Amino acid sequence: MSGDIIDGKAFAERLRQRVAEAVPQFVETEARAPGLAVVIVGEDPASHVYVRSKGKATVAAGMASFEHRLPDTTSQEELIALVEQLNLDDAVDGILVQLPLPAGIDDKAVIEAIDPAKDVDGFHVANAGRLAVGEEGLVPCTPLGCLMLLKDRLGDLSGLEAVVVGRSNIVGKPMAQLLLQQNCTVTIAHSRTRDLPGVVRRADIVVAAVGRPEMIRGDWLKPGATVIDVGINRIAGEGDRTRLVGDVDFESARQVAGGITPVPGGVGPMTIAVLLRNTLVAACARAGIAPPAGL
Ligand SMILES: NC(=O)C1=CN([C@@H]2O[C@H](COP(=O)(O)OP(=O)(O)OC[C@H]3O[C@@H](n4cnc5c(N)ncnc54)[C@H](OP(=O)(O)O)[C@@H]3O)[C@@H](O)[C@H]2O)C=CC1
Ligand SMILES: Nc1nc(=O)c2c([nH]1)NC[C@@H]1CN(c3ccc(C(=O)N[C@@H](CCC(=O)O)C(=O)O)cc3)C=[N+]21
Ligand SMILES: [Mg+2]
Repeated sequence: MSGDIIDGKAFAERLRQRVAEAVPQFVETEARAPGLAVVIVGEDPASHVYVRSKGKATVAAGMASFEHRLPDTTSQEELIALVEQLNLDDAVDGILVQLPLPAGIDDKAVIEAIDPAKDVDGFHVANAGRLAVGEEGLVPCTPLGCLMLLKDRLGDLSGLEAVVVGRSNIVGKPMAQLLLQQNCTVTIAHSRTRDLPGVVRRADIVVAAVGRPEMIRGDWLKPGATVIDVGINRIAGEGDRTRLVGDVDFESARQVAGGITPVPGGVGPMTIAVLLRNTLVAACARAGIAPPAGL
């Protein structure tokens, strides 16, 4: 048996298309485009690549993109001052501060400075709390993108055994909350979990968000399981090239899985598409209008 590849890239393109189709209605009633501000501190080339592709996708969807590039000598106070200025800027509906931040800046202090209504990453404690208690709020892009792929593939998730490997505040925990909301039986595994292969083997749904290249192997999986690979790891490839791999050993896992997301082309593109979706949803909420249906 060889499982199907879940084409996150294609799904993300369709979601971006739906967002782009809904933007003109907002522009017509509000006489302005939804706006996303992305803040990047420091010179990390990979982070700059992501920020550029977010900016391009924002403009392609008909929204305004505001990019703020700050040197790695920026202090926490200066960064928070910029966030506060963006909070007050009516042209800005979404604020994303690219992580990780340079050493010496406290991620949490910066995230908590963002107006929760503009927190399109869904990282603010107010949005995390709303997700945990089942109130409406902005939901982190990567887990929401994973959920969209799972519902598209499996339909109703009620009663399924889901194992989330990883418990970060930005991926693992919100992923578990979303799956619980869908009536899955959710297990969260982490670095102290005993017998991780045995835990993963119970799962109908495996979400891998570990940051360890190709750690989860085919012989850990229940046959037919749906595998969502969040991992983005750059490892040595042929010669002096590098290549991108997930947290799942794709070749062995696809032999056993019912469906599996590839890396690249799986969850990564969904993250950016959901960011655009969240920006439009935030813009509608700030304008006091209903969000477009079907997003
Ligand atoms: N596709 C996308 O859009 C995105 C991809 N990513 C990628 O997803 C991955 C996870 O990201 P993130 O959540 O930020 O990572 P973190 O490093 O914040 O969290 C990793 C989690 O994995 C757990 N873990 C580490 N080693 C093991 C192990 N050997 N066995 C079991 N659990 C382990 C850690 O456990 P403990 O808590 O005990 O330390 C921790 O909970 C990374 O590869 C990252 O690049 C991230 C964001 C977006
Ligand atoms: N505040 C904040 N929010 C984030 O959402 C955030 C962040 N900081 N810091 C970094 C991580 C990582 N992340 C990715 C987004 C898209 C791809 C993506 O599109 N990947 C492509 C491949 C890209 C390539 O080739 O490098 C793919 O998987 O197909 C990957 C990773 C968002 N993050
Ligand atoms: Mg992290």
